[in-house]
Amino acid sequence: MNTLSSTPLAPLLDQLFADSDSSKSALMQRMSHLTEDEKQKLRTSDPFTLYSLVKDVHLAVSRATANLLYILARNHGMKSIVEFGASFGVSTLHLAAALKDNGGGVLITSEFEPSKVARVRANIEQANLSTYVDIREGDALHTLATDLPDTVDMLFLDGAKQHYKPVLSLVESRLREGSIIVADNVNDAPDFADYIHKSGRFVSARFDDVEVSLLV
Ligand SMILES: C[S@@+](CC[C@H](N)C(=O)[O-])C[C@H]1O[C@@H](n2cnc3c(N)ncnc32)[C@H](O)[C@@H]1O
Repeated sequence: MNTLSSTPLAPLLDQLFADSDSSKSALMQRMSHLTEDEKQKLRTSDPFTLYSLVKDVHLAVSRATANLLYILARNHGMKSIVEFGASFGVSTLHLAAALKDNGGGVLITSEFEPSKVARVRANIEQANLSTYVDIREGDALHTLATDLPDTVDMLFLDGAKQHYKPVLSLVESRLREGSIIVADNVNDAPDFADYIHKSGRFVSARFDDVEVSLLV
């Protein structure tokens, strides 16, 4: 039996996906009361302000994207994964479960909102996956700038979209032939997409707004 479909992780994920849906509906409701000016101010605010305003919202990946992360990490026997943007831990839990089912490894994840760090830590403990996860609290542009493993098998990007390319720059020298990058909401990260497409180093495929790239 794999970790993803077993207790304690499976019921925890059901709960987190349900909570994620309700927090998204509540956010939509809140947004519908904003004036156009307020919406524009929000859109152009810096990531720290923006994400602290939505700190109670999961902003989790979809179940399909979460399963894709597990599939990719399992299928390629990944041992070393870096994640940008943990939130309450839906993607983190899928990646950590894949590492456990691969027989071990480390997931370095990052989150700058302290209340979310506490939540993701509790969720990882509840799922008995703490052995596989190194949570780095603070701005990923700093926390992922040091102490990375020599080789990173997989990079998952899901934090502030304008930071995708700078985060890739921190990790890129550690990627090997066969390493995979998954970027969620890539339509909002055009500079990252542009770099990936033009560098000549990657073969990429986009599924809706998720881009999967293989270093070749
Ligand atoms: C879309 S959510 C991540 C959802 C998560 N991957 C999941 O599936 O549940 C983005 C998260 O990234 C965090 N974040 C954004 N920019 C960051 C940065 N520069 N450093 C650390 N965390 C960041 C936000 O606080 C937010 O919780």
